[in-house]
Amino acid sequence: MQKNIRNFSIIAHIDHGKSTLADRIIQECGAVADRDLSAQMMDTMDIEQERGITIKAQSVRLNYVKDGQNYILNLIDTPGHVDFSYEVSRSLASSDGALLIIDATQGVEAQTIANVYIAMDNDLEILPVVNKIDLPSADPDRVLEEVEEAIGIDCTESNLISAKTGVGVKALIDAIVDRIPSPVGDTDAPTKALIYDSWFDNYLGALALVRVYDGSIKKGQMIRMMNTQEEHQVLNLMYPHPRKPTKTNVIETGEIGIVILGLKTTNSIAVGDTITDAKNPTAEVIDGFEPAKPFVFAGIYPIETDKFEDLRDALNKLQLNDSSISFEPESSAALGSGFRTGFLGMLHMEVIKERLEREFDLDLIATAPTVVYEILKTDGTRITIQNPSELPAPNYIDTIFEPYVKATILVPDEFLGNVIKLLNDKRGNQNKMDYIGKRVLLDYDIPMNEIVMDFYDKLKSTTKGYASFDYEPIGFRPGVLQKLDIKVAGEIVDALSIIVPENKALSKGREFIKALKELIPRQLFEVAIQASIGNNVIARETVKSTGKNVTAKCYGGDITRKRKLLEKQKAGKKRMKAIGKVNVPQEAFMAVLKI
Ligand SMILES: Nc1nc2c(ncn2[C@@H]2O[C@H](COP(=O)(O)OP(=O)(O)OP(=O)(O)O)[C@@H](O)[C@H]2O)c(=O)[nH]1
Repeated sequence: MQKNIRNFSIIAHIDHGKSTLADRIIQECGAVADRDLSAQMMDTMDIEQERGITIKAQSVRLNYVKDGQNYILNLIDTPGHVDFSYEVSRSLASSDGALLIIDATQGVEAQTIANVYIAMDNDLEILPVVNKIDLPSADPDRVLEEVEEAIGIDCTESNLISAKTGVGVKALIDAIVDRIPSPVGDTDAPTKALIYDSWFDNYLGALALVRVYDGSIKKGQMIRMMNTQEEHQVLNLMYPHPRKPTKTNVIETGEIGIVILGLKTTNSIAVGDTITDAKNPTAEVIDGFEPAKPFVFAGIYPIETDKFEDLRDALNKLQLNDSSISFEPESSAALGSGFRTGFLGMLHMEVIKERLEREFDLDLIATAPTVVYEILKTDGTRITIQNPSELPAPNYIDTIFEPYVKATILVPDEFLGNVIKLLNDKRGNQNKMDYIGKRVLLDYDIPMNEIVMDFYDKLKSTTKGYASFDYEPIGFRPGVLQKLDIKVAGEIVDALSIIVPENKALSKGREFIKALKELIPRQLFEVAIQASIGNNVIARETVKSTGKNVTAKCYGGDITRKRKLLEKQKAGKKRMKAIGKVNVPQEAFMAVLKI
């Protein structure tokens, strides 16, 4: 029954305890036998378990009894890291309410604020929940004050819990039932459902996770995807559960469920599309959400050149699981054939590269990451480039536009000076500065290029880990920029070119080749590393030669030692790419992040 359904997401800053709370709620609802309980049940990917972070939003359908009535709770656990905020927006687009979790020892952080705004945009009922009250340093009153002050949410009705010990969790579930509205929707209207996630299952094929807004989806029904106009028959339906999804014959108005169409590719299943009945279609599509836009681009190349098609296949499969990546073939003079791949941020890039290598057994090189630039050419045309090596020659360029973000930073006031210095260094412009208790909330516009790479690490180290940070793109602005090329042994390595502010070109060039010098191993000959702007070499370093074969040291009979050394060399080579005669390791391509 529709009035007994509650659809809600859990949102929070990273590490404030979403996944732990999700586990607790699942346990409280008895959806997993106690002997099958394990920590972080909703984080099903190996990488999520190892890194202790949520990457993909996960849904689960639960049953709960309150005052003799049966309720269905559809819970969506969302990721906290800024790279994955797209997952948050689509989870919230299919919810009626959100639990806003705040760590009782930390208080409001940058992503707390960012995620609340997404929830407010979706008109959701927001329940403030203070977590980790079991910790001695917990200060729930101060935290609630901060929520009221920084976000303007009324906290008179809030829940204090410990997701770890379970204190307050039952009361919280009761509050979910009492305060989150049941879904509205017309059961008699034609089918209208939003696809809010999709992924690929080796046995079942492409799957769509949907929220039904009107009517229902039935097994055997012919449905139509309203964007692509494709029609398919529903083979099976399931309710989501991280371990054991259960089969059903129908997904009713207000419910969420998994639709199985027996498709071998997910091309037909576009996240954000509306599903309707093929014979009796609804008039309007659901105003879903924007498709994810990659911010960071890098070339991904197989180390063994004959693995290009394997890489294409792997990217296709991964895209079914993560619609936010984009890729197209590119070739590099230095690296051969690969794919220019778009990511939501650096963490996303790391995760995707790791998944490609692990799940598809590939050895890959990723080139220096870059943002997208827009170029107004002297002939009046505009182009967009995802690779610095595509930048036209200076005499064809009128203006280069670079993407900017609005950055939100929360920092204890004792570190304010350090943070402002860092932001100035990163070409930031201050919009606003507010005090929340003893902390300062900063609002800055900054070139995206300056912050997507290593800003977070620098921010953390300059504030002893106390600052938190979130950003959202705000469009393109003109910049005074130019391309910096790197030559290794006299050859330009296109995969190492970067775009830099003109007034920083010299210092960046020097730092870059210094970093490269440390990373490119000694070869049998001397290797010159040069930074150049156009035809002008602006800095130079030399990697001295080893002068001899490394194994030559192991003269005589020490065969095992010799073999070990050779094996070590071979393993080292796996992550190297031969550029001309020079072996360049993966780290060198990431050296740009260090400058
Ligand atoms: N003491 C205490 N620790 C908790 C509590 N809830 C969560 N934690 C711990 O806090 C850490 C982060 O918890 P997670 O549940 O992974 O946090 P998250 O918000 O899901 O993190 P992301 O998904 O990466 O954004 C873990 O080490 C948990 O064990 C609590 O109530 N008390």
